[in-house]
Amino acid sequence: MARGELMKKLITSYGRDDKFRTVVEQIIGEEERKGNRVLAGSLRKSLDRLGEGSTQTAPASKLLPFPDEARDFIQRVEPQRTPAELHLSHENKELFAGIIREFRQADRLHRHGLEVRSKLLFCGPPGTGKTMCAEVFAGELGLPFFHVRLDSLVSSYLGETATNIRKTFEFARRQPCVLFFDEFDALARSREEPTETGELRRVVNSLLMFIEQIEPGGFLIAATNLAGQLDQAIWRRFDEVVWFDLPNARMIEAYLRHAFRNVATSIDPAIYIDRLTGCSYAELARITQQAIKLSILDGNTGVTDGHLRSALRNSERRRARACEGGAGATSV
Ligand SMILES: Nc1ncnc2c1ncn2[C@@H]1O[C@H](COP(=O)(O)OP(=O)(O)OP(=O)(O)O)[C@@H](O)[C@H]1O
Repeated sequence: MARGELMKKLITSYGRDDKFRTVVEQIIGEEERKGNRVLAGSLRKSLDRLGEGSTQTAPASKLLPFPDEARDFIQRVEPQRTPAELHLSHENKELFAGIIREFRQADRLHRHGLEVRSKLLFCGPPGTGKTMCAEVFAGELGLPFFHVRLDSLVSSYLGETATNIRKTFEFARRQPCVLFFDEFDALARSREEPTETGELRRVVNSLLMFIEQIEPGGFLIAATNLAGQLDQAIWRRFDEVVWFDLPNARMIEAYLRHAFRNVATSIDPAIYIDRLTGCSYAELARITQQAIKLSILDGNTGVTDGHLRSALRNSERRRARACEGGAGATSV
């Protein structure tokens, strides 16, 4: 959005805490997008400090506290990763660029009676970057990131769950943020459970109703490894579905080059592609970090084929034993 437009919005939001905060978040997002990370960081700090130690009635409140009852299942996470660290397919890069564009020009769309896509479902095997992507996405937009552990939310507070869900959604409506629901399939499972007729089913249905009705100030993102377990009633509540896949040959090679970009190495990534096919990004991360560690322990020799092969053997051993034990190959 043009700077002048933002300034106008900032001024007209005077005295309206939520609006003011949203506009400042947009300004921070603009600065981050332009690569002005230091300025963006300092603006964020100022925003977080607003009202601290002041006796005046500050026009903006600090980040809204989430409900006390929710602390056991919602955690605020400070995004640490950058887009450069996240490996995404070309298709997903385009998809996210489009969603970010809509968010940044939301007013323009609203003026035409159109909504931005703000409820996203991430599907894909473990370790393919669903959580990391949600975090990076929040960081890019300058929105606080909240991780909701859905299994805890749904199962541990029966009796109070409905209230907790309502409070969580009320929070997401007032506080522009990325609210990330992990293991969303837990919800589908509870819904399908044939023996479950009582409260749990009601709780799950009320959660779905909230998802349907909410117009979040930021984004609601749900992630699942088991897309097949979600029924149509769940799919249709999301504005967009994003698929995360295991890396293909090209992505494996690109990952290795990126992972070893800051270390001396003579490794040719291309020759490891076959052995690494079927690995998730999480496994690639573990293998490459292990290889780097071995090179340091050997006296900073640089990463050699020997280091990488040793890390690979260890990963294959772990995967084989986990498969025997019944764990999914990519979840180890
Ligand atoms: N696309 C990716 N690009 C770069 N690194 C990745 C990617 N996906 C995963 N990783 C690495 O693996 C780690 C775990 O990934 P993440 O938790 O995002 O996976 P996930 O898909 O959410 O898994 P789960 O379904 O088990 O929750 C990340 O912290 C990162 O180090």
